[in-house]
Amino acid sequence: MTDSDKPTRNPITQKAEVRRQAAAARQAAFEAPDRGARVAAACHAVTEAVRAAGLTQAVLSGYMPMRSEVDPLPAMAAHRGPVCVPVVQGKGQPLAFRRWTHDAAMVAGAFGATVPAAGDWLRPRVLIVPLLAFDAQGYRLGYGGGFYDRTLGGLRADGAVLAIGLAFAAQARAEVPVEATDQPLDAIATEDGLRWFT
Ligand SMILES: Nc1nc2c(c(=O)[nH]1)N(C=O)[C@@H](CNc1ccc(C(=O)N[C@@H](CCC(=O)O)C(=O)O)cc1)CN2
Ligand SMILES: Nc1ncnc2c1ncn2[C@@H]1O[C@H](COP(=O)(O)OP(=O)(O)OP(=O)(O)O)[C@@H](O)[C@H]1O
Repeated sequence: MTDSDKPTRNPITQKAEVRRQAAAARQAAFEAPDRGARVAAACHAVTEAVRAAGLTQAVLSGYMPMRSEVDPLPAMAAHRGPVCVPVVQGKGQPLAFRRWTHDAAMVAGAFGATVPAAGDWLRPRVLIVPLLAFDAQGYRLGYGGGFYDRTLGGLRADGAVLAIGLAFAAQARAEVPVEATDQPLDAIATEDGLRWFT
């Protein structure tokens, strides 16, 4: 390895570059025609995963979309069990999850997210996970807070959870840089359908 290779072999340095490329690829997918149909198909794949896992009545976490994320609302609305969304408690902390309903009062939370103004704190059994990029092994890249890694690590240490990434197909990459703390997805839902990782 030459000295000039070293910085790019550091996964944290690589992630910053992949994040820039992935944000542009997702934005292009978001702006392309037929977004509505692609979002509907991706959300349908989430619902299919929940049904296949026998978790139709379980607590499901969605999210309030930001930037060019796939809007998970159709999957949240279709769910028969309780639905919650993530709330940032602080830097370096796992996410908390607050009950969400269609008519819940929402307020601006930390890191640009919209969160419920009130409501019960729930432990999700199924999580719809937002992302910038995902790879063939089920690893994902988010905005760099490490929030989902900490959260999934904590939840998995405590019991089973099903983590379903929701993305446009254009967000796929052969590989994303991986650190020891990265928590892989169990499945990915896109407009091309559902894919389980083994
Ligand atoms: N819709 C949605 N809600 C979510 C998440 C998410 O990814 N999507 N989160 C998932 O964690 C949490 C919010 N996490 C966030 C973490 C960082 C940034 C952010 O703006 N980061 C800067 C880079 C900061 C840096 O490099 O230090 C950026 O992207 O410009 C935004 C949200 C909770 N709610
Ligand atoms: N469980 C953990 N314990 C301690 N540090 C962690 C943990 N998970 C992640 N981190 C740290 O947080 C940093 C950011 O994580 P990473 O780049 O994976 O975020 P991300 O997956 O893009 O963001 P997010 O999960 O919020 O969408 C990592 O460099 C890592 O050092």
